[in-house]
Amino acid sequence: MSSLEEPLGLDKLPSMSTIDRIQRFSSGACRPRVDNLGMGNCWIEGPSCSTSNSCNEDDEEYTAETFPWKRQTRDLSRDGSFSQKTLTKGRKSMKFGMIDDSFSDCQNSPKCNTIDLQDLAYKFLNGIPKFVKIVEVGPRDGLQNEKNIVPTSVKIELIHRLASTGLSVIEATSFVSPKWVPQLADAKDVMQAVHSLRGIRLPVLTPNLKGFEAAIAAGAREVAIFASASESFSKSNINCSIEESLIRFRAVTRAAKQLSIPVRGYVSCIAGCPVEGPIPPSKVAYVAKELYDMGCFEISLGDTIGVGTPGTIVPMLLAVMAVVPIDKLAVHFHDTYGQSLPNILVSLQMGISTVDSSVAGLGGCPYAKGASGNVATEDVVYMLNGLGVKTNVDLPKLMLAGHFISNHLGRPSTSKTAIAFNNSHN
Ligand SMILES: CC(C)(COP(=O)([O-])OP(=O)([O-])OC[C@H]1O[C@@H](n2cnc3c(N)ncnc32)[C@H](O)[C@@H]1OP(=O)([O-])[O-])[C@@H](O)C(=O)NCCC(=O)NCCSC(=O)C[C@@](C)(O)CC(=O)[O-]
Repeated sequence: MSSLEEPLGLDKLPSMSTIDRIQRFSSGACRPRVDNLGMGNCWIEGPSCSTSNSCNEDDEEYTAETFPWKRQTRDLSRDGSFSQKTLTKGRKSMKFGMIDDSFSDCQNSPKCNTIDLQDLAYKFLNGIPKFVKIVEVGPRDGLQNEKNIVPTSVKIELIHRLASTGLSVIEATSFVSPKWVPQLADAKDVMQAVHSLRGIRLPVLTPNLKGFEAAIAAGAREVAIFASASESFSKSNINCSIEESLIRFRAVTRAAKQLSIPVRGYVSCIAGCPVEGPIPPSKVAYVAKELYDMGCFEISLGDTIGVGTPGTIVPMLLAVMAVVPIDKLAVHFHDTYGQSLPNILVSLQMGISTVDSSVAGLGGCPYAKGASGNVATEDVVYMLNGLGVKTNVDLPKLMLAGHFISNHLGRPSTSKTAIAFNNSHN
């Protein structure tokens, strides 16, 4: 694909050799194997299926009526408080939605046919990776949009708390213009305070060489560049066109290569833009490939305003997977319409194994009016625990970190898991 204007038709998708894993979506011919891995986790495996669930090629025509979300405003709900005492009290009895409960109940019932259940479970869960890397973006994406600037010491404490949960990647801050994002003007101080944390990667956002150099001087050992699939959003977010941004980012990736600094790439507005409305998958694929070709080790696909559903995420992923290897892709969902978890699930089913999320569901982009926070890390971990997918993240510790920052911000967490746990232990 060479041009932004050249749409990648769904009719071209079945020939994509890089998306073999999509074929695991379903097959009656596959033999399931259900392994109980202990601790209530269950993993379902089997050979690749011989048939694939292809996309509906009769794509619905997108109209303004189909997308009522254009230019809508934020509506945050409020909820009760959360205490360390209740978390500690309830910790022993937490089961975190493990898949084994329903299996064992059913297996003990004469009415249940275990083989059918295994077939069904295989059909729906095959293809999901055994391990998912979570990229925690709370300290950066989460705090960049806060009305009241969060003190540097709180940001540092949050990063330390998150690091203690077992998370392996925490996006720490952004080296962007303080005029554009005053909330993160203390990037240098934050980075200097956390860069020596052991066993954890702490990428930071760098929009240009100036930001890259400042990040490296402050001790950053990994950076992220952020392009957009929407021309309008590119202009409002980083004040340049998509093509101009790619030129800047090539300069950053060249400089990073010389210092052996890994660079992550973001593509924003992968499902929709607050100004332009729906964004064609071909544009997302184009920008993702450009970032990949310039040396990004991973491309995170951001639904900046949280309007995607599995119905739009699947074709978008298919288009991107045609040009970037699937193991180099991550998904980054904002939860504006409550679609993040289904979108993550479908992404996992397609073979994605890196998921961005934000503790307590913090977040939003200052240049994407109406966008709500990222999907809450607690909710992602809860779902993955339930699926028997390993993350190495300690959910109770994570909820304490979420409680810490929510307490500081003076509002309840938007994590459903944290809310449910709080309600059931008060
Ligand atoms: C890209 C620029 C800098 C262009 O901004 P500009 O105004 O076009 O840049 P400029 O080169 O004309 O410079 C203007 C001033 O900014 C300074 N400057 C220039 N660069 C830097 C820098 N790196 N660090 C610190 N200062 C900088 C520069 O030195 C100058 O200072 P002055 O001479 O006026 O005093 C600006 O638009 C910017 O900082 N934008 C960042 C916006 C942002 O951070 N948005 C949120 C993150 S993206 C996001 O949230 C989406 C994502 C990643 O989460 C995924 C998703 O959800 O989809």
